[in-house]
Amino acid sequence: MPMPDSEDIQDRLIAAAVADSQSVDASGRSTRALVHGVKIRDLTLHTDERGTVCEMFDPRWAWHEDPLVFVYHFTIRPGWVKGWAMHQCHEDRYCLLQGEMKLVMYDARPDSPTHGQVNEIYLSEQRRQLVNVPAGVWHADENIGNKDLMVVNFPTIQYDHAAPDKIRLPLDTDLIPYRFRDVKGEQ
Ligand SMILES: Cc1cn([C@H]2C[C@H](O)[C@@H](COP(=O)(O)OP(=O)(O)O[C@H]3O[C@@H](C)C(=O)[C@@H](O)[C@H]3O)O2)c(=O)[nH]c1=O
Repeated sequence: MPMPDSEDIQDRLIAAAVADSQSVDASGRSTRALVHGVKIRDLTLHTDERGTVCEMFDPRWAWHEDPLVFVYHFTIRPGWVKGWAMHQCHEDRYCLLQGEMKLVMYDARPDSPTHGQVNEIYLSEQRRQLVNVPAGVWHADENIGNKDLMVVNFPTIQYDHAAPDKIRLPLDTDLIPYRFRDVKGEQ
């Protein structure tokens, strides 16, 4: 017969514990609420004995209404964060090719149904996806892996070298309710 206090300990542990809530549906799609306008699309990696093929963007997918007009890639070194950044006139459209990234978005758009919301979106070479960052949404990209991460970005406008559509805030700004820990970034 177990001692009454051993049952009491288990009861107290269960009472103090937090139950898991749903995070994905049966198809593996995230059920978390996304910042308004963010769309994530899984990509297919075709593999055979010679190597791989992965389609990255096809207007026929109807994933994003804007055409392909400009492409570049950027990297982030391990332990670094790029951001906070915000584009007032265009969207970013990311496809991560290498590494692991935490993409943090903060929606301060006054008329957004998700005004005030923060999203942490994890992108990995283990599950290639497209994700867009709507115009007006603050974002910062953290390399959470142990090698350079590489992202191909298909912004919805061409880069204006004379007047880039980009404004920045220091990573430790108090104006955004999010803190990165133990990282290097733009101060
Ligand atoms: C984005 C971009 C930058 N550049 C030049 C400008 C500058 O001299 C150098 C580095 O630019 P940046 O400091 O803007 O690069 P970076 O901070 O890596 O920019 C990227 O950051 C991540 C977080 C994003 O969200 C992207 O939209 C993009 O802004 O590259 C181009 O020539 N063409 C481009 O399309």
